Amino acid sequence: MRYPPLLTDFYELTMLAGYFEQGMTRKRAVFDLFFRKNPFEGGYAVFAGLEPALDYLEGLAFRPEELAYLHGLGLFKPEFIEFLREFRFRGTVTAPPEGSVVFANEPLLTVEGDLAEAQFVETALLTIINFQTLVATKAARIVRSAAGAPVIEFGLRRAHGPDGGLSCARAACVGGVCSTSNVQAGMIFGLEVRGTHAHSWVQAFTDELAAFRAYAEVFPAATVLLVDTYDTLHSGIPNAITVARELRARGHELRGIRLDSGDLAYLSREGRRMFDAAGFPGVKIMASNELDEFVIESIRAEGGRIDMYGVGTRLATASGVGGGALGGVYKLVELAAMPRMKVTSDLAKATVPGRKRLMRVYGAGGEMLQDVLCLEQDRLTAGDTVYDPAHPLQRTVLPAGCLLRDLRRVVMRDGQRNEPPEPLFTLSARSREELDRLPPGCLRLINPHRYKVSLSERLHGVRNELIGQLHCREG
Ligand SMILES: Nc1ncnc2c1ncn2[C@@H]1O[C@H](COP(=O)(O)OP(=O)(O)OP(=O)(O)O)[C@@H](O)[C@H]1O
Ligand SMILES: O=P(O)(O)OC[C@H]1O[C@H](OP(=O)(O)OP(=O)(O)O)[C@H](O)[C@@H]1O
Ligand SMILES: O=C(O)c1cccnc1
Repeated sequence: MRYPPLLTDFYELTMLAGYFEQGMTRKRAVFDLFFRKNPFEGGYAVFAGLEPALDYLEGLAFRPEELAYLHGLGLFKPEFIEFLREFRFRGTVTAPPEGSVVFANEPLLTVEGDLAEAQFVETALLTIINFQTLVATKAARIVRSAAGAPVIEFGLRRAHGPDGGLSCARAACVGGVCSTSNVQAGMIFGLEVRGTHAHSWVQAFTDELAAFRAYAEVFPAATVLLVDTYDTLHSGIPNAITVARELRARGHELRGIRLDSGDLAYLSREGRRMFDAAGFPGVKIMASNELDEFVIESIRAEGGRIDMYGVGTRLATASGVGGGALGGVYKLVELAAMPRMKVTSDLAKATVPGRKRLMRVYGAGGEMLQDVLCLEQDRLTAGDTVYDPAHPLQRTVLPAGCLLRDLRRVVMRDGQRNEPPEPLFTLSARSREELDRLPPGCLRLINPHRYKVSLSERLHGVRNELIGQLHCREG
């Protein structure tokens, strides 16, 4: 997929023109992309958007018509427009595998390259990673609430525009959603496309039974009937049972029904009882109607008998407390081999300078214990003391017998991917497996346990030293 180079904020171009005039374009720069708060006030995030981000970086090149547009703005010198003609991304990107479970304040992408290219890609990387990570996280929360019942993404009509709908379908898949109603996403990303029918289908016929019969005639092997247009228990389900009998007489089984209003726990229990009593235990019950992780949890807690969930609005718009947008940022952490840092009076908001590695610490059973940021040359082992970046007096010792793994790897060198893109089902399997290794308290929807992301002793020291130097300079 091509992401045009003008998919950026104007200031990236003005800074680029400035670096060009100041002779600074070739200074080596390192940027970290990270977010400061887990979305949805949750205990984790699912990292998504890496492959599209790499597509963007690999394909970054200005077309003649894009250069002509910039020239027409009347602000940029012809030499700069000529510089843009050959402008490419030739840097290095380090990242966790897509679908990994990640946490606030961890560098997701680290981009290293000439200052010109590493700075310019900020906005596009943020728009890709922020949205997809947010939606993948929402999807994972919903999928875990559904406890094994498949979740279908129905969000296109309520998404933030056509491109939001497309990215949503992809990211939802990374978070574990099994299929989508978005046909374009099906074709582009190879996702399974699924659907039922609308209320208007029922309204288009003289009566509900006629509508159900007509649909079953066209799709005898794949019929899911929407039963709530008039009266779910007194009309919709009895009519669906009639059609199920007629289909069976023709050698087919009704696949399912969809409930789209009312008390979904109660209606699904009643529906299950009616289909079982009529000899159709295999008919699946799907629910939709403004579902999210909390509604699904509530339906299950009430003994609802839902076999699959269709989730649209609240997934595509990533709504809910702490949702709506992921505040990922892109910060300069090293320039010309010198660590850089943004200091604020709030230690939690101060960046962590320099090139770093992100280590994941596992217990003997493969369970995730905590993550540690360290210097590239650090060799962390069990017994090392690590520090809470926001509360340095809080420290922990890595337990005996723990295993350490470098979570990130170089995924792009000299502007070229190191490996071919991974299939989406690999990414969704990864997010599921990693979430199974998280301490269960981190998966809680409300007041989750805070997973530790610490600094190694040496990185903690470097950061303190830099804070001291910056204070001296300003004092
Ligand atoms: N058992 C349940 N537990 C928790 N929330 C539920 C349950 N059943 C349905 N809901 C949710 O309640 C919300 C509103 O449902 P409500 O019945 O008020 O609306 P509705 O059925 O769309 O109404 P109508 O279509 O008649 O205007 C929806 O978000 C739905 O997902
Ligand atoms: O509730 P969501 O999670 O957003 O899921 C998508 C919704 O979109 C459809 O409603 P709509 O009223 O647009 O059309 P319909 O006539 O097919 O119900 C569908 O019936 C769902 O209720
Ligand atoms: O196929 C469906 O049932 C569907 C598709 C999009 C939105 N709501 C429902």
